[in-house]
Amino acid sequence: MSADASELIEGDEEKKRRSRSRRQFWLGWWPWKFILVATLVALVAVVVAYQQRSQQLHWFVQQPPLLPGHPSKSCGCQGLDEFQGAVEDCCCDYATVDALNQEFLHDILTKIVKTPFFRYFKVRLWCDCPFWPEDGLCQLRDCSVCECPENEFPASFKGFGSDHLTCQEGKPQGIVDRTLDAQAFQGWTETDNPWTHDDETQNGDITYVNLLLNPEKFTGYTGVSAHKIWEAIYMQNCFKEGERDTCAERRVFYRLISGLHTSISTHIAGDYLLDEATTKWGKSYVMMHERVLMHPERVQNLYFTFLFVLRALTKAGAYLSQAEYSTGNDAEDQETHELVRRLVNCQQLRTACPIPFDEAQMWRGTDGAELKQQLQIHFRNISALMDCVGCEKCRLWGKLQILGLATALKILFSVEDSPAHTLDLQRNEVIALVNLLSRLSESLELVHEVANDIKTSNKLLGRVSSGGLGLPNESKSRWFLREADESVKSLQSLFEGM
Ligand SMILES: Cc1cc2nc3c(=O)[nH]c(=O)nc-3n(C[C@H](O)[C@H](O)[C@H](O)COP(=O)(O)OP(=O)(O)OC[C@H]3O[C@@H](n4cnc5c(N)ncnc54)[C@H](O)[C@@H]3O)c2cc1C
Repeated sequence: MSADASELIEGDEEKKRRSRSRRQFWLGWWPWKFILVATLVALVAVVVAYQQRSQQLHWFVQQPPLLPGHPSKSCGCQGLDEFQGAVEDCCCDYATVDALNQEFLHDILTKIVKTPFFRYFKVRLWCDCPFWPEDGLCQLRDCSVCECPENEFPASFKGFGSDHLTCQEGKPQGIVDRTLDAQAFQGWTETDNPWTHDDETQNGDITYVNLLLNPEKFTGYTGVSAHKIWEAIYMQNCFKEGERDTCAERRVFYRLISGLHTSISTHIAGDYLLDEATTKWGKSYVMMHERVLMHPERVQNLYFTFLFVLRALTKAGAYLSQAEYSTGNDAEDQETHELVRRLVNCQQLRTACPIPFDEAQMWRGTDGAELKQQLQIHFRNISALMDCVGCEKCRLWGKLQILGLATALKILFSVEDSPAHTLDLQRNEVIALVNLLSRLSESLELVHEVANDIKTSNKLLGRVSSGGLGLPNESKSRWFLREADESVKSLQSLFEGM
């Protein structure tokens, strides 16, 4: 073989060898490269998802959307689906409400509801459900006929309330303590409220209850009976569309109820029987997360209801400033009067949020009068449904808060209907109105408190990098929700361990 030919063969072989080793190199590295790229893509996806979650979900854990003093949306605003500063359908923004509540209103309200005048509530507690008399639970006025067997209750419950476990669906935490001191209740005329089913001028079967002895909290009332009532409330024709209703008036009514529902859930979660065996009570972060925080629209409605009731209270300010708050103890009564004056004349409120809700925007359409009549009937039905609540303490707070809402509705919408155009409130209506506002104010505080606890725990547990837990949006992936649930559960055990 010539030298040229042998060089040629060697060159070919060298080429083949190189191409073989190149092929081996690529074949050997391809799976690794694929894994590397896939991992990188997954990491980017996770980071982007975390960021989106942080941006969308931590609106009140971080801070409310606007700072106090930021111009809020105009009254009658229609934006329903997102937080843009102003509480929807209202004339005040979230941050202003928070600042006012934290700095002034919550403190005054907490003091007012402890005064002798405001702590006694007159209520008809027998359960006489007008809607489903076939329901054996609540068809009799004398609830003592549905006594429950003693052995149904843990020994630790036996110290609660009265001896008669009447109409409690086996839950003695729900019994109302009727202890009363004889001083309260003087003066004030009796007038009927057109928004309620009960005739407030009738005094038959009336009980006076000390609200401080019966705080709104977890009672164990749940299941079919409770769901049936909420369902009946929401299924009232006017509320079917909920927040999406294009009719502002119907939407307002839906939001009032939903806001009240949020508040009730908040108080249940805020004072929950964590451990039956040891009767350990405290905050249930899991419940607060599941029933309230993971539904931003429920929290929005809580703000709305608060502002609506606040508007009614300030509108009736002159009347309430002059009213009598006498219970027989001059010093205490004077203090009550002073607190009421401070509340209704709160200068900070007047400056920051002069008209929390603009009632003048309501009933303006051609069918306004008819719509108002319809909604009044629906609201009366809701008030009648309170007689179907199968737990005495829940019935007490249900009745009080619905009367509170009915009083707000009367102040805002019914005064001009009366011949003399004057406001005439009964004492029980004022007690209900102020106690309702206090409940709502407390709920706003609780929601922030729990959200902040969750944020702190996230930091402690190092679970979420920047945004905190915040409000998981229902449209977010299950992965996020599971992550959030784990955070909340860890938080629960962290606090329980303290
Ligand atoms: C008038 C009344 C007063 C009560 N008071 C007490 C009490 O003091 N203590 C106590 O322990 N229990 C009380 N309950 C029972 C309590 O409200 C719940 O019904 C119960 O704890 C079961 O809760 P849940 O999570 O199954 O859903 P529920 O709170 O019963 O809600 C039923 C359905 O309504 C919808 N929903 C829930 N919240 C909202 C909202 N904010 N806006 C719109 N829709 C909503 C959801 O679809 C939910 O599945 C009361 C019930 C009623 C009707």
